[in-house]
Amino acid sequence: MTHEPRGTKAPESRLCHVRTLLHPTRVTLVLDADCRSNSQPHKTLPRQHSPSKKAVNGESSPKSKKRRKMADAGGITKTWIKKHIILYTGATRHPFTVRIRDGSIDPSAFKRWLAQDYVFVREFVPFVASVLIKASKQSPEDMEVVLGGLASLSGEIDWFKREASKRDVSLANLTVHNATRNYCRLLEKLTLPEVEYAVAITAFWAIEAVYQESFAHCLEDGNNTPPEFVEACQRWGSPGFREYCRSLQQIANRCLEKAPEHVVAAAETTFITILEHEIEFWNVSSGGT
Ligand SMILES: Cc1ncc(CNC=O)c(N)n1
Repeated sequence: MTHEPRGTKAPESRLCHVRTLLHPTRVTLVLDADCRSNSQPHKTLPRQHSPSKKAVNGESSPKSKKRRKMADAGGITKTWIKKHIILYTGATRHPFTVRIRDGSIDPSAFKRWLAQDYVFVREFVPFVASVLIKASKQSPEDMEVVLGGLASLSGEIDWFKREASKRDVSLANLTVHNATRNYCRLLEKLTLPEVEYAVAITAFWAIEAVYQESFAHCLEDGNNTPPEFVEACQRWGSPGFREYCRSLQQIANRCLEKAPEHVVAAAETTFITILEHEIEFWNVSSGGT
């Protein structure tokens, strides 16, 4: 999966627009009609992005036919990436990771990220566990993919501890930034049993995909990533992690194809919300506020 515009003209011109929005260290969420300003409280988001139709279960409804067509073309999630390409690019080409790639990253920004992401990943574990429970009720194949993701988090937590001690970053009594706290709160909400599997798996895919695309870019041709950051990039930018993200995306696409309209709408809203939280999270690392 690449983030590049997928052969259409529109995303290309919108990408140019993105660049004008990128500050050297922050991405400000002031966007087009599809995206709300970050000065707005979060609660305003769902309505704006939710297709307002009530649940339509009928397999033969025009909407579900349209969704099947989308799925043939690469899945609903792919259409959402295109539709929300400004936000998606803001999350996957953030100045923080772009600076890792070009070698201009401030090591203290990396340390800030490391500590905050340790907090995030600890909170991510119960979320993934909740997805595992939902997946286990759906399909043995899904369960195995999610279980693989959950299992790898144990090694990931160890990696954060090792990395922190190497870089003299204390993981005890650290200040949890607002963006981290807000993101953890979102994870907690998504952990609830009443959150539909299709929504939860879409969220899971989106969270992993942002890191995959961001760090894979740091390893792609033309990079100038300092050797001390290569290991971090490989953790999420490796071909293996890409394959795992693809599997999650396929599961999400399959669930969304079958889901009633209101669930698809909730999943799309969640996708957008995650991109926003990822951007805010990167902003904390770059800005140090
Ligand atoms: C903020 C954030 N988003 C995604 C990931 C990647 N998933 C697990 O490691 C992460 N570590 N942190």
